[in-house]
Amino acid sequence: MVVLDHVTKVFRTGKTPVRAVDDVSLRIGRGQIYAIIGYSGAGKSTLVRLINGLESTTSGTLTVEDTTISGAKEPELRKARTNIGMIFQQFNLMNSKTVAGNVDFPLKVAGWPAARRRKRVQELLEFVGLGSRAKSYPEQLSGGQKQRVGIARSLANEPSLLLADESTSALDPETTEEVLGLLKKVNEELGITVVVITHEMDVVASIADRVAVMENGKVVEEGNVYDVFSNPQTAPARRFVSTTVKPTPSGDRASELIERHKGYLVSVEVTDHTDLGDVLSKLGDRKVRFNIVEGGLETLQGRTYGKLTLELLGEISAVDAAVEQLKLVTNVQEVRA
Ligand SMILES: Nc1ncnc2c1ncn2[C@@H]1O[C@H](COP(=O)(O)OP(=O)(O)OP(=O)(O)O)[C@@H](O)[C@H]1O
Repeated sequence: MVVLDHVTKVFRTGKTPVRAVDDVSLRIGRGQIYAIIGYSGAGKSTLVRLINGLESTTSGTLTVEDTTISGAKEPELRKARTNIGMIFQQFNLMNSKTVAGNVDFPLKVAGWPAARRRKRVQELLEFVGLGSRAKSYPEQLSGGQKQRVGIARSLANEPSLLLADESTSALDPETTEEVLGLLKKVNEELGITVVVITHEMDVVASIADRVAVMENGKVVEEGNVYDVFSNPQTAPARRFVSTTVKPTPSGDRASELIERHKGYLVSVEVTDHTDLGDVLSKLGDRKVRFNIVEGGLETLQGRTYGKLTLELLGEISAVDAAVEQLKLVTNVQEVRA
């Protein structure tokens, strides 16, 4: 569907060239919800602008469906863009036009006849839950409603790909959930491939199938959301996970915990395959007591992931044996200052 093969974008506007996208190879399958996550400056927006042909690649090839975007001329790009919908952080609605007028605009540009346009606009507004707001103006709508209009407009020309660039970053958590729910509906009911650009782990956790983690223009990790975030391999992926799941305590936090607890502190990983309850319930037989010191669990793609810090109390040999038992069912790390 969307294939990037060694794609690089270098900006040479300043004194030193900036490799905004650096040798990125990705394959975004048809019908997926694919997230690209990274901190500010990682190159996410540039990547999106390369996909819709608003920026030209410096090297590498990029195709969307069967159209080669890299190296294409403007008329070809214009045609390709009708197959790509786009929504933005700031909605980018025209304030002088009504809700219906905004959704109608791309249809008008594409030359749809008036009667078909009217029907299509109403259909789109119903789809996003704004059937009764056709005559309102954007300033009369909440942020979430504005983004719904943005989504309706992006779907007007029946694209097969929707690019959502920080589409929920200006919204509160509740509205974010509503908009993400709508993107899921777009994906499931219309079969549209959705690429979500974000710096928020929660957004990835709640809707994406696959994720690419970007840093300094490069994709540093890529894969199924659960696999990447339950076992992150790189520092940026670990940092994103730690925004929703408490990591193994380290540094000052570990020192504080060690000072407050006289037992042996371990951090255990919990997944939906971890039979932790069984081991914990048998600790008593081994004359080991335990306390849950801290931790947190998150649901990724409907599956559990998280870490718990446990304090184990008892004879050293009994505690050692308990740790060995825990190691049989999950990853265990000693909490060290
Ligand atoms: N038109 C441009 N000219 C020169 N440098 C640019 C241009 N656009 C982006 N850059 C640089 O490319 C790098 C990646 O920027 P980009 O906007 O793609 O990152 P991002 O991950 O989307 O971050 P943000 O969320 O802050 O937009 C940055 O160093 C940025 O300054």
